[in-house]
Amino acid sequence: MQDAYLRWFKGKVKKAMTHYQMICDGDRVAVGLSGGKDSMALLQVLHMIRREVPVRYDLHAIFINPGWPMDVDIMADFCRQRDIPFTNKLTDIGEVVFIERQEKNPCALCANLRRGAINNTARALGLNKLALGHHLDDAIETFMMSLIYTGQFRTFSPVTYMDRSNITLIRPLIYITGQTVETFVERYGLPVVKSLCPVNGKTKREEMKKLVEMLDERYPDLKTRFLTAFQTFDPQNLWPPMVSRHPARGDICKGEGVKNKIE
Ligand SMILES: Nc1ncnc2c1ncn2[C@@H]1O[C@H](COP(=O)(O)OP(=O)(O)OP(=O)(O)O)[C@@H](O)[C@H]1O
Repeated sequence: MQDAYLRWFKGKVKKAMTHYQMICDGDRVAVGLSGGKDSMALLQVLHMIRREVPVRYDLHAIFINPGWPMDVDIMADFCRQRDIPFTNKLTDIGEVVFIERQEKNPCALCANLRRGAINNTARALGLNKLALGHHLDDAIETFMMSLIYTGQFRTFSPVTYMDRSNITLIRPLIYITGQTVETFVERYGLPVVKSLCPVNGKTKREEMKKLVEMLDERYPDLKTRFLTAFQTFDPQNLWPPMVSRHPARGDICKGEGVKNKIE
């Protein structure tokens, strides 16, 4: 018999998949596998619910190997035990980012190169969807980083079609918090591969993670509120676009140029 926690966890994933129509019948889904807990949990849950949803889909795990030492066998075994094809794509991303370019802020470049490599690999394998292990905390942290560092209200979407590669990116863990993913991983004894990335844990995102956790402790349910805000955002509740940046004489204060509905 399945325990209630597992049913609840799978229910959240199924809900996100249904709400944003992430997977359709016959899809061939690449799963970006980093060896970390989020993507290991993602692969496990997508594998588990295959038999429970009304659509048939294939899974294929892809690891973009940055070239620094990592225990790839753990990922390969994990996939083999579940009969899921696994591609270990060896790249020189580590060398380009840390030796050739000696980037001061290497995460953006690394993520960019990885994105290109995973899209190309998925396309070459004939896969049409790409699932990533981003969860609700990641969406909130991205939102806060955009706001604090660039003054924009933005975060990533649960589903994004990428026309250059003709692949649709999906994020089935988007309704789940990082803590919930961690519990799932511990409870079901999923293996996690240690990342030997030289900047692991020292990024701006880590700083943002701490800020969100602090706010969440102070204001319980904050993460649920963020989720509701992402789902129901209405631009009418913000300022309207500026009519003109360089007003000519007589344009100011007619009181009619800009109308913001108040109801
Ligand atoms: N080297 C990689 N190869 C394939 N996919 C990757 C790789 N690194 C990251 N991804 C994918 O991108 C997602 C987000 O990556 P990020 O670097 O933010 O990792 P994370 O949030 O720590 O997740 P994880 O716990 O899975 O490492 C991962 O969950 C995974 O699906």
